[in-house]
Amino acid sequence: MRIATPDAAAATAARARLDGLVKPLGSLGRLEDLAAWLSAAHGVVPPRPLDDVRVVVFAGDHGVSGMSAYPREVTAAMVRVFLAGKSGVSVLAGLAGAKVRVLDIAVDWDGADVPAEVTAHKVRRGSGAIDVEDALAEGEARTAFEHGLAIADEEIDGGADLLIPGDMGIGNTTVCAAVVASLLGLLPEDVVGTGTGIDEAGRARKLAVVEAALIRAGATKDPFALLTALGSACLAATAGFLVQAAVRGVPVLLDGVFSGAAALVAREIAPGAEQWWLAGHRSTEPSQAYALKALDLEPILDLGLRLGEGSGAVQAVPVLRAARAILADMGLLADLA
Ligand SMILES: Cc1cc2ncn([C@H]3O[C@H](COP(=O)(O)O)[C@@H](O)[C@H]3O)c2cc1C
Ligand SMILES: O=C(O)c1cccnc1
Repeated sequence: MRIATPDAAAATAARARLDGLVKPLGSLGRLEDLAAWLSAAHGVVPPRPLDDVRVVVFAGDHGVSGMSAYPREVTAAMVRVFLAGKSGVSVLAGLAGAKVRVLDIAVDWDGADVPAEVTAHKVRRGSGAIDVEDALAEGEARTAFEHGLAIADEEIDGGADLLIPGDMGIGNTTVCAAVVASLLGLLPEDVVGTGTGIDEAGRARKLAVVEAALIRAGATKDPFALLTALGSACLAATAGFLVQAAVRGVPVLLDGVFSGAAALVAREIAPGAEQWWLAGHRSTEPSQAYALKALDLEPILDLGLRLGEGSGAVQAVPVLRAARAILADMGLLADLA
């Protein structure tokens, strides 16, 4: 798996142009960093317009139960909401001119009719309860990862010039906490947050589950073994999606806690892939903060969001477009009368 190399010369040329724009040196702050980053990613100054932005929501159930403020059935119900264009990310993506695709990676439909348009990348029905069993069967982590590679290929071949991973899966913040703690050597207490809004008793249960999962899994640094023991089909597929974006040289805006955990695992599988990722926003979940710090990524927005779905990242799209616009359209200091 060969990661593409961002164009350092384009970044240097962007910096030179930014310094010559009609403004005090450095006065556009982080926008200037993003403009240089995007120039390196696109290999051209100014970077191409971000006209085709795509959110892919990886939907699936996560075996842990009672760790969320909402029941497991919400995952399947939400898939229909995404299809109807009524989810949080659907509405916010509409404002940003981004498309949303939802895929059933591991949803448990409990006998209900399954919408055929979401099943092309189905891996399994639900993932295992990580405190008592492996999340995935042998070989499944790699299968799910390969689905993620294929999903990224489909979007990129379709013309995407920016990708956003989204998530839908009740219980998935528990899995993220376990994965991030395992990879970074942290304690459950450090990484367990309140997810959808659990109370103190719920958080105590979540802490116990993460602790049991970490003990059960033992010390494993192999990313596929980790995905098998503590992850989920959705996490493995999202990791594949992130890696393939880097292989194809397409920039990614990471979203919240699920994106952060998937990105940490993806970097283990493909070191250097993180050069293609930006952090769209800061979530309130502690494991995301640890993941972003480990990846050396500074979130663009900090709005106190804790939804997931890609909802935070999609709101950073206008900021990236702004970064491009200053390079494309501002005048030069040298032309001042
Ligand atoms: C209606 C609804 C819509 C959502 N959209 C994203 N999530 C988010 O919340 C869940 C993770 O939090 P926890 O680990 O506490 O279950 C995931 O489904 C995530 O995508 C939602 C949750 C709900 C209830
Ligand atoms: O910030 C997130 O990504 C998040 C937080 C809580 C629940 N689901 C997602």
